[in-house]
Amino acid sequence: MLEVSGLTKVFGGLTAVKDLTFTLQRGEILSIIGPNGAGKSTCFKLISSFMVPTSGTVRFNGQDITGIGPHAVARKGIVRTFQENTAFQDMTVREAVLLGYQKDCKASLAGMILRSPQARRDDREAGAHADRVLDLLGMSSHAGTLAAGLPHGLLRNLGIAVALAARPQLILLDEPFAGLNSDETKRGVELIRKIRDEGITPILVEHDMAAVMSVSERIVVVNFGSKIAEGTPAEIQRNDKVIEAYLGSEDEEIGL
Ligand SMILES: Nc1ncnc2c1ncn2[C@@H]1O[C@H](COP(=O)(O)OP(=O)(O)OP(=O)(O)O)[C@@H](O)[C@H]1O
Repeated sequence: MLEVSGLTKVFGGLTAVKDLTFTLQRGEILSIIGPNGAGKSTCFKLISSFMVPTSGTVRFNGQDITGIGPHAVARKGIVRTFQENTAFQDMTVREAVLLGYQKDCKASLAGMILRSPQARRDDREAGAHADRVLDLLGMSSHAGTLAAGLPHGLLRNLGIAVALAARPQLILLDEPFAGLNSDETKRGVELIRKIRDEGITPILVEHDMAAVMSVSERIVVVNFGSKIAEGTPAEIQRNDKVIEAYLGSEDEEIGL
């Protein structure tokens, strides 16, 4: 479903992503890993069109989507989550999730203001969808809670819920386990499998190696912007280039 080909991003004298090529099949769980500064976040920004690449292409469902902009990419069915969720602080959990759904409303602006039957149908659909998403994330009991009052792990889940509300085909998860304790991480791994089972394909950028090895079906390893390895978790764990890249880095060990 996704083909990244020769993707390159240069910032001044620094090549953050260099000739990166990989593909993703619908329904597989792929992680992109690498030491700090390897170019993972930049890669996500290029796929989700928050940045335009210096060269290379991103194709989604056979269409070239390189640099078309984040809103256009979201309409095509790709959404990303952010490491920090500060955007929804003043809303309840359910309100924030409803916001993610808005792009699908069919009523006209006048219809929304005058509460036309179509606008009321939209509201009912949005509400039902928001409730399904909250149920999937195990957050139904927090629907009325203010986002600002959520503990860190649930705030992270809310970011995922808002992204899922847009009904994407592909979700880019930026460090979904950062700052979570081991129980929360275990639940996070289960959640990613559930998301995949719902027909939404996840890609992760993540530093928590134990979680990456447990959840991923395939892993792409980058170092200094270039892909140095690709394979199953077992293949990656015994790959010499990967072990070398992680030795002496501040990251957690690769899990050997
Ligand atoms: N907007 C920018 N302008 C200049 N340099 C940048 C910019 N964004 C990223 N970089 C540089 O590009 C390189 C790759 O950064 P990136 O954030 O993609 O790495 P990363 O693998 O996600 O790192 P981390 O794991 O620490 O989040 C780094 O050297 C970073 O300093």
